[in-house]
Amino acid sequence: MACFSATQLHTLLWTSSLNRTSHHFKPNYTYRTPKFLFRQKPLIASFSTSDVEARTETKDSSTATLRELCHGHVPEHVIRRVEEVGYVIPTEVQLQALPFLYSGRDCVLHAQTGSGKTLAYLLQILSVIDSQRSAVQALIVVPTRELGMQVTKVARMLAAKPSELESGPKSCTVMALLDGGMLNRHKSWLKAEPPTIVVATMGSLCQMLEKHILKLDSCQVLVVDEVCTKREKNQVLLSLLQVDSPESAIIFVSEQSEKSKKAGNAPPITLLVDFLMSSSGGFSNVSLLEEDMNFNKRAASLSELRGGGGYLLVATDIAARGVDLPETTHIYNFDIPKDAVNYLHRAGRTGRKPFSDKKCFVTSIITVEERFVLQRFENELMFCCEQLFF
Ligand SMILES: Nc1ncnc2c1ncn2[C@@H]1O[C@H](COP(=O)(O)OP(=O)(O)OP(=O)(O)O)[C@@H](O)[C@H]1O
Repeated sequence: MACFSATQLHTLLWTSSLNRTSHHFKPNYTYRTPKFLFRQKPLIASFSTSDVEARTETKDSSTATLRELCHGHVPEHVIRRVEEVGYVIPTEVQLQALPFLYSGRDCVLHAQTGSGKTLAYLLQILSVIDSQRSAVQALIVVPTRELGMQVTKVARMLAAKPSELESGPKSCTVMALLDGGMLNRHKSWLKAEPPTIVVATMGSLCQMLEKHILKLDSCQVLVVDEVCTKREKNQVLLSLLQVDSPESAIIFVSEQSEKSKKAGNAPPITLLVDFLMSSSGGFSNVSLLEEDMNFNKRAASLSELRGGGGYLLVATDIAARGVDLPETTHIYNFDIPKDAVNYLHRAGRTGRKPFSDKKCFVTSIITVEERFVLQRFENELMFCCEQLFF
């Protein structure tokens, strides 16, 4: 999407949340306790000269209400609506972020899932848009249709007039431009009377932009909701390895897709190995096991691992079945497995010493969208993950 430079925009906002869940696989099911909260530095330095990370962990226990925070920024009827739907006291991220957001600075909101980031950025949008104007003034880009529907629902709820206010200013309109939707209807809507806020997935957004149906000349706020980049995952993995210091670990990465192969991209597994070896974590001896290695190379790699000492093996699902490396204490699902059976096979690469009392861990690094996938595995396999940090 090359239609913006940050200077054209009032505010550029990125939100992200990342979950890491972990569970004891064997020999017992006591869970490890959260160790630390991961916080990502802003990723948008090249976009903006005034990036701010909204910190979510603070000792300051301010008692400001949402009304006090929004006063002078958000129209009174919106504040009343916010209170009417039950938002009175700000959450921590709202308390921290709103003053920055109202100042018009670009911002990265990085906070735990469910901490109230959506309301924070919607309030900022409602503080700058002019609901009397029929033009797209705020664009929220979401990764999935489901998240888009949720955000649209909240935006429409806040945009509605408070019940005691029948007349008064026109409410702003919110369009959900989501993959799988009826784009023809949206085309007529956009042409006839553009909405004030558009919530869009990337595919639908690009279509509308390419056809010049969606115009963003009046757009003041761009929100990129749920940014979870590969780089962020890499950093989380690095932090985990540094904190856990596993004696011997296997990191599972998904296989490269045919599409990515055809596009000539480097395999994800190679990229991760390169990242680990070039990182400051001191992982100079990372082994690799994947389909594309011939049989002899694979056998050599495995016998080297069995040879003694600790190891850090980065592997695709080829290592999930039949590979017996009894020293493995930690499994990391860098990419979530395809299904519960694969999860089980991966997890089963650890806890393979019948009489050992060493604790073994299976840790999955997942995005918010993947939480329900993991939940499915939990239900199917009857185990319970603990969320460790975000
Ligand atoms: N100030 C508030 N007071 C009461 N409830 C709130 C407040 N802010 C948000 N909520 C509620 O908290 C829940 C989570 O909020 P929200 O979806 O905005 O979190 P989020 O940080 O955007 O989560 P995710 O990262 O999963 O998208 C919602 O049910 C929302 O209605």
